[in-house]
Parts: sequence; structure tokens; C-alpha cells
Amino acid sequence: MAGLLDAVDLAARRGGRVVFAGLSFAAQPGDALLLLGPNGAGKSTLLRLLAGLLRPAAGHVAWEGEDAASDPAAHGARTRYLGHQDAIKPALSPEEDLRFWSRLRGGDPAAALEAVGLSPLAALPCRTLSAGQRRRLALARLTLGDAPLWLLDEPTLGLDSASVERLGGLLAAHRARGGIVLAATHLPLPMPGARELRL
Ligand SMILES: Nc1ncnc2c1ncn2[C@@H]1O[C@H](COP(=O)(O)OP(=O)(O)OP(=O)(O)O)[C@@H](O)[C@H]1O
Repeated sequence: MAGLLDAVDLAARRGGRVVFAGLSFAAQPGDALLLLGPNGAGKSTLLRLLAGLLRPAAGHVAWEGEDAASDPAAHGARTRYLGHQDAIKPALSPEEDLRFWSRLRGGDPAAALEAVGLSPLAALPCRTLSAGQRRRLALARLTLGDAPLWLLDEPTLGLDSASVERLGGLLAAHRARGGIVLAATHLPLPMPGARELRL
């Protein structure tokens, strides 16, 4: 059955080597997929491909039946990609960081800070944040604007248990609004009812 998001016969090649091929799946509004597999299986590669950051060696990614590559700007606007790197400027405070992103994407920086429990640290320079606090700031960006497709690479990396639980709430709220989540992880992620995709 066609989904809101469709991966159609995808193949990926990295460094001249085929990482995966013939990969197809569909995701409907509210769906969650856990990408599982050993180191090097291609989980990050798949997320980058779905985000439009890498070209597939074969196949395509479709959104509402249209090839996502036919309109990269529209696909970028509907997608939030969280990579391994948090991409945070050390001199900015969390509040300034989110204010910048909210100008591009909409949403309320104060609510985004609150959603990840960073309000008390809003004015500190990001260079003083711990690894887990930086990850929480990167996660706060997901909540800005209303992008339906969240692509998350090891989202719980460095998070304490309260933050993992808070992330579970964000994921559930996103899915309840009809959003889709794909998350690659080696760690437990609170995402009830998620399907597993093993690479
Ligand atoms: N920039 C690159 N150039 C060449 N090969 C790469 C590059 N990035 C990844 N690869 C290769 O592609 C394969 C898949 O890597 P990928 O990062 O997608 O795996 P992964 O499943 O996310 O692994 P992990 O669980 O370690 O995060 C690996 O064999 C890796 O060596």
C-alpha cells in the first residue's frame, strides 16, 4: 500500500560499495519506524537518503506519491533531520539558537526550550552546555514549525533517563498530529507501536 512516505526499491552506495539495495517500505501518518542493525549496516545512510542529503544509487523516495527529489526545497521544509552532530554554535545561547531557527521555520523558541527542559539554561553560551544538554537543544529544533517527517540518528545519545522520557512525549505528540518518525538507534527508545526495519 502506498504511504505518505514511500521508499521505493532504494539502493545506496558508499565509497564504491553497495550498502543496501532493493529496500522498500511505506509510512503512513502517525507511523514510527525503528531502524536497527549492526554498525555499518546503513542506518545513517538511509536517514540521509530519506532527508535528500544523499542520492540513492537506485530507486527513489516519494512523498504523497511524488518523487521527493523533484522538489528538494519542499522536501527540506517537510523534513527535520537530526544527525550525529548537533551543529551548535558555541557563542550563541540556546535561546538565540532557537530564535534563529524559528525565523526560518516558525514556532516558539520559549516553548521549544521548555519542551526539552532547557529553559533554566536559556541564556548561557552553548559552549558551556554538557553533551546531553547540547543534544536536548538539537532535539528542541525538531519542535519548531510543523514538519511532518522526523529523521533521527541516535536521538538519545548522551541523554539522561528524564530526557529520554521527555523525548518519548515529543515523539508521541508528533505522531498524534499525524507526523512520521524514523529513528536509528542502538539504545532503547520510548516509541510504542513502532515497526522495526532491520538493515
Ligand atoms: N562518507 C563515507 N564515505 C565512504 N563510505 C562511507 C561513508 N559514510 C559511511 N560509509 C560506509 O557506509 C556504510 C554504512 O554506514 P552508516 O554510517 O550508514 O552505518 P550505520 O548503520 O549508521 O552504522 P552505526 O551503527 O555505526 O552508526 C559503512 O560501511 C561505512 O563505512
